[in-house]
Amino acid sequence: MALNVLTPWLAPIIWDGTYDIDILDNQHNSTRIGLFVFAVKKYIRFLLPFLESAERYFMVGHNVTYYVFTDKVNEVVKPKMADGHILQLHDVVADQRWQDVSMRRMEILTVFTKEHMPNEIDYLVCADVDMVFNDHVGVEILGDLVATIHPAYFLSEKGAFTYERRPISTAYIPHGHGDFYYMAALYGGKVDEIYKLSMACQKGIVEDKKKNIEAVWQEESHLNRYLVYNKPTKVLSPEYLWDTILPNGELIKKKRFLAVHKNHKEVRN
Ligand SMILES: CC(=O)N[C@H]1[C@@H](OP(=O)(O)OP(=O)(O)OC[C@H]2O[C@@H](n3ccc(=O)[nH]c3=O)[C@H](O)[C@@H]2O)O[C@H](CO)[C@H](O)[C@@H]1O
Ligand SMILES: [Mn+2]
Repeated sequence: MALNVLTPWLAPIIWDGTYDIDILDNQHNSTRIGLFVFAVKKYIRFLLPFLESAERYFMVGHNVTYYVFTDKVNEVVKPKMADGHILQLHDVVADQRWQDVSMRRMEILTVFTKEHMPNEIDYLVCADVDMVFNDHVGVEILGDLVATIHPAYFLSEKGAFTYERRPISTAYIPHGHGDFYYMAALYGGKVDEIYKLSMACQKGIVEDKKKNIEAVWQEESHLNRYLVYNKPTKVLSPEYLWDTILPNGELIKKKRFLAVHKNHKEVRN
C-alpha cells in the first residue's frame, strides 16, 4: 500500500520525511498562529493536558495564541507557557446537547475570524480538546486551507466515506464526489479562509435546523461538504490525528496528535 504524498489537485499530503523543518521554521519566523479550542461542561477536564501537551509539541519556538472557549472560565488552570505564548479565555454558552456544543464552534468561528483574529494572528488551527499532542506539530501544517484525513478512513474506498448522503441536508455530497473523508478534530488555514469556511458551514447548519434535520456527523459533515467544493491547499496525513484503538497503526510512524479515550455517555451528559 503506497501512501500518497500529493492529492489529485497537487496539494501536498504531509507525512514525516516530506518536509525540512529548518527551512520552514525560518520562513515562518514572524508568523503568528492561533489554536482554537472549546472546553465546555465536562470537557474542561481535557483542557490542561491539551494545553500542556501543546506547549511541548505545538509550534514550538513560534508565536502562539490559544483561543479557549468555555462556560467555566474561573475553573481554567493555566499551563506553564513559553515566552510569546498567549492564553485568551472566552465565555461561551453551554448547549445542552453535545452535538450543539460541537456545532456551536462554527458560529463562534464566524465571529472571531471576522472581528478579533485578523489583527492578532495569521493562521488559525482548530482542534478538538479531547486530544493530546504526542509528537512534533509545527509550521509544516500551515497553509491557506488545511484539513486532516480521518484516521479511520485513510485506506477506505470512497464509497465507504460517511459523508451526509441525504439530499435534504445542506451537507449532502452525492456519490462519486469527494476525495478524502476529513475529520473535524483538526483543520486550519489563513484567518480569512477559516472565516469563509465557518460562514458556509454555519449557514448550512442553520438551514438544516430550520428543516429540523442534523447532518449525520454534525459540523464534520458540513466541513466535508465545503472541502469537496473548496479544495484544501494542504492535507495532513493521519500522523496528525490518530487514535490508538484504530487498525493499521504500524503505517503511521509519528503519532503526533492522539485522541484521549473517554466514556462518551459519562462525559456528554
Ligand atoms: C468517532 C466519532 O464519534 N467521531 C465524531 C465525534 O467526535 P468526538 O467524539 O471526538 O466529538 P467530541 O465529543 O470530542 O466533541 C467535539 C468537541 O466539541 C467540544 N465539546 C463537545 C461536547 C461538550 O460537552 N463539550 C465540549 O467542549 C470539545 O472541544 C470536543 O472535543 O463527534 C464529532 C461531532 O461533530 C464528529 O462528528 C466526529 O466525527
Ligand atoms: Mn473529540
